[in-house]
Amino acid sequence: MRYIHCLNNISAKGTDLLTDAYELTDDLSRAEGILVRSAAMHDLELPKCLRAVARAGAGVNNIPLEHCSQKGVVVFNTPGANANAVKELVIGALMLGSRGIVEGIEWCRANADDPNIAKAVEKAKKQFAGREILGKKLGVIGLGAIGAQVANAAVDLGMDVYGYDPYVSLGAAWSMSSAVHHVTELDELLRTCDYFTIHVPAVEETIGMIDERACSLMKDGAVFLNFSRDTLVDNDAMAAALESGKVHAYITDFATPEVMRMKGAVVLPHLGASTEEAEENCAMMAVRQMMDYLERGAIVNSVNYPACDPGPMPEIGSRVCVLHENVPNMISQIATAFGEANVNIGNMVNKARGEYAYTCLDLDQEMPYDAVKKQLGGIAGVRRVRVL
Ligand SMILES: NC(=O)c1ccc[n+]([C@@H]2O[C@H](COP(=O)([O-])OP(=O)(O)OC[C@H]3O[C@@H](n4cnc5c(N)ncnc54)[C@H](O)[C@@H]3O)[C@@H](O)[C@H]2O)c1
Ligand SMILES: O=C(O)CC[C@@H](O)C(=O)O
Repeated sequence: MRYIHCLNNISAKGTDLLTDAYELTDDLSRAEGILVRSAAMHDLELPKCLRAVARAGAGVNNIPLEHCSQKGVVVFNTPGANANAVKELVIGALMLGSRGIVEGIEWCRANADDPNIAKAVEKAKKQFAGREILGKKLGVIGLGAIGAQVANAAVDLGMDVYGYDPYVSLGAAWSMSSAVHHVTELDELLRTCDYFTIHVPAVEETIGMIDERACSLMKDGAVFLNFSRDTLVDNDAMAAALESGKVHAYITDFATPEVMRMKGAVVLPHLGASTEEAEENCAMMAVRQMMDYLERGAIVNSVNYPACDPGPMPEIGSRVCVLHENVPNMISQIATAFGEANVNIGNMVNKARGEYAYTCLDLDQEMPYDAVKKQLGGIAGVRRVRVL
């Protein structure tokens, strides 16, 4: 039996895919797989038996990636599975940033008991009038699954769209409307646009990227949308920009005490990916990827180990999966361990990604378990050995 622990509510559409070979457990210490959404995992003690963490979502800043890599735990996410949900909310947020919708609703609620409200509205409404987005310039920072969809939708709404992403993937580039202007410098984008939306991961390079300097480059009255992560925006800088009017509206999906104190910030409770459809898509993708890894050793959409499809399981013999550092002499040491045990390797695939690599070997016989496994595990840089 393989035990799976859920750290968050995971849609039953996903967990229902688990076959009889799996059992959901409340006991983390037994888990071979963890399913997680936004739960913070940095302070969790991960069990020795853990093989995989599947994030039902895009952002993985809640997961101790380096620690998992060192322990030979493969971390997956579900790229694109919730992108449409976020895109739709971002389009809604563009409207919130353009028209006095929030303030107007608040005004109506505050005047709910006024018997003359219908007349009073006509006088009050000019303070909430706002402007149209048609023809305005939108800067999209990060053109991945979400950013590319937002850029296309904004083009369809008649906006003049500018995109910045120094690492844009070929797939995202192909998916984008040719009307999106490609900008190579963030500063240029910040100087050019009236509206901004940020869709980058929260990593060392991006944390705090919208700081005092970035805000100072924007046009007066800019609108800034943040549906990625709170840490991308420097709170003091944004608070000051809102105070001075440099930024007219800051709309964020991340409620923090700092942002709740900001004058004029519109704050949503991390709603971007919370539609039923997105939760189902993410859960199904996360569960399928985790099962494929646990059963067959296949890696798809991992954020810390290389993609690798070792093909169908061998009909006779074992599959041995070695997670290791991406350093010289690793493959020959692995092959030597089998050679010395007089075991023939029928098939082998090796993939590397950054500091880590993955080698899958199909043996022509059952794995001579203890001796060879011990030898493989003893090679400096080997992080985990699995026998399937
Ligand atoms: N609000 C929500 O509920 C919600 C839902 C899904 C995702 N998110 C957040 O949105 C982020 C983006 O999601 P996605 O699915 O589009 O991810 P993605 O990986 O498809 O796209 C991220 C893009 O950012 C780009 N990028 C990386 N560093 C950059 C930099 N310094 N400058 C500009 N671009 C840079 C990458 O090249 C990539 O194209 C996630 O990491 C997550 O934090 C939030
Ligand atoms: O799981 C969620 O509720 C939000 C997920 C979202 O922030 C993501 O990064 O995919």
